[in-house]
Amino acid sequence: MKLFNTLTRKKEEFVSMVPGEVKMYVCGPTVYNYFHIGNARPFVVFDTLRRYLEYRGYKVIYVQNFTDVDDKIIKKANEEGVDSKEISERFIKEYFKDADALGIKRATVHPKVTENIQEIIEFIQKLIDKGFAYETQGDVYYDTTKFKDYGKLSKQSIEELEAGARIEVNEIKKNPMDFALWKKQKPGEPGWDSPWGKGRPGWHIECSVMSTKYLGETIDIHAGGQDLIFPHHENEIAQSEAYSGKPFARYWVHNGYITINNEKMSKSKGNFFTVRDIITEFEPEVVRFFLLSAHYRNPINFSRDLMKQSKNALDRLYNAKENLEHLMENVKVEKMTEEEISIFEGFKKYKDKFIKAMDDDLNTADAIAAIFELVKEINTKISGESSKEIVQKSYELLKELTGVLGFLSKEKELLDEEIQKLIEERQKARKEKNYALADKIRDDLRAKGIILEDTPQGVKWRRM
Ligand SMILES: Nc1ncnc2c1ncn2[C@@H]1O[C@H](COP(=O)(O)OP(=O)(O)OP(=O)(O)O)[C@@H](O)[C@H]1O
Ligand SMILES: [Zn+2]
Repeated sequence: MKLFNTLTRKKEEFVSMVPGEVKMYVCGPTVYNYFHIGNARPFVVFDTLRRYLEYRGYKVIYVQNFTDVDDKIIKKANEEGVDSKEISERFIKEYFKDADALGIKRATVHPKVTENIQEIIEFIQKLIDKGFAYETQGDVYYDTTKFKDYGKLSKQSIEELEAGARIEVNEIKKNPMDFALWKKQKPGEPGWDSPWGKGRPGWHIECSVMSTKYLGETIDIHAGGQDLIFPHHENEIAQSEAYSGKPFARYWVHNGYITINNEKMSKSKGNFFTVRDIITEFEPEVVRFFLLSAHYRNPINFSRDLMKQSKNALDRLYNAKENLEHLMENVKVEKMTEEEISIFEGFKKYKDKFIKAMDDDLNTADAIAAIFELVKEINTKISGESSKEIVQKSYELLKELTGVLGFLSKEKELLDEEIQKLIEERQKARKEKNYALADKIRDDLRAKGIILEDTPQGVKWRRM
């Protein structure tokens, strides 16, 4: 597979450090609000990269952090007159509700800053000991002039960066580009004991520390939105490479923006739609489809029209799936004919196309196009006359490819009478001592979210 590496500005063949295993870190949300569909883009895109790597046989160790110490969290906590922990814990819960709805798989680890303070302090201390950081008046800064590669990710020299930097009055830093690793506690702020007095970590240090702790000093892929290239990821490189003397991440992958009227959607500008709001109008999977409908490095301008187009496209996929499900129950012939064997070989062409698109820097737009070509073929070549085998195989192929993108996850809801009919079949199977069939019916129902309970009054059922 090829991935565009921001570090080299080239599409490069992806080769993992350890064969068959990928260590991947994605910068996670600052938890003080519901996330908007701009924020959702990296979560969905990199979840899809993970799913694709898994599909290709890799074991993926996936870390996505929660920034649960931050100015914006503190501000919100003070506005509400509560502890910052109350705010961050609340919005971590809300994050999972929306992320689950969007089909974003849980990371292997979701570490939080507040649970890694000791590790952060030790990391900073080592940077001080090695001469890359200095303490002044209870703050600790990273000395960017000591790191010779500073600017290598954003492709700017430190002179250029310094020329563009704002010079603030009362600056206690040695150099304009130096950034805070540790911030002295101010009134009304949370603080932890440290060798430099009570304070809290700066933003950038958390990712260096948590990435090292959970994935090691060098990782395969580090990902996030393109606004993180500078300064966040530049600073992460400076911290981690000064700390370990080793390359930090081998592939840096960044997604483009979701825009509104061609301006970046962002909380500070107020031009945003939260996922929580959008999913009152569109199914969560439509949002996911919308986010994957363009190549991840291109901007997408958000509009209701595009959302409607995504809805219609996704409906077509669901129709194809439901049509195959219906045929599976109703066709008469069991085995594939010779002709069908060659028809199915033809279908596999679209799987190759899908893989080729995904191998080309995760081109989900072309991968989706390949799925639609497959659906068109299925619709013309599969009918009530087909064999059960080819219907089944086509269904599995469709589910396989859409599953990589996280589509078609919704099972059709069973109607009450269908459930009742299956329960009667199960009772009959039990009477005939066909326990295998009875258990299968119960398990199938369970997979569709229907729970059976055997009670003295007979079998009762409920939806999960
Ligand atoms: N409009 C956008 N399009 C794509 N990605 C975005 C957009 N806005 C933020 N991101 C990404 O969302 C992720 C979550 O970041 P975070 O919670 O810190 O949001 P943020 O940068 O504070 O958002 P905002 O810019 O709205 O204030 C980051 O990877 C960030 O790059
Ligand atoms: Zn980060």
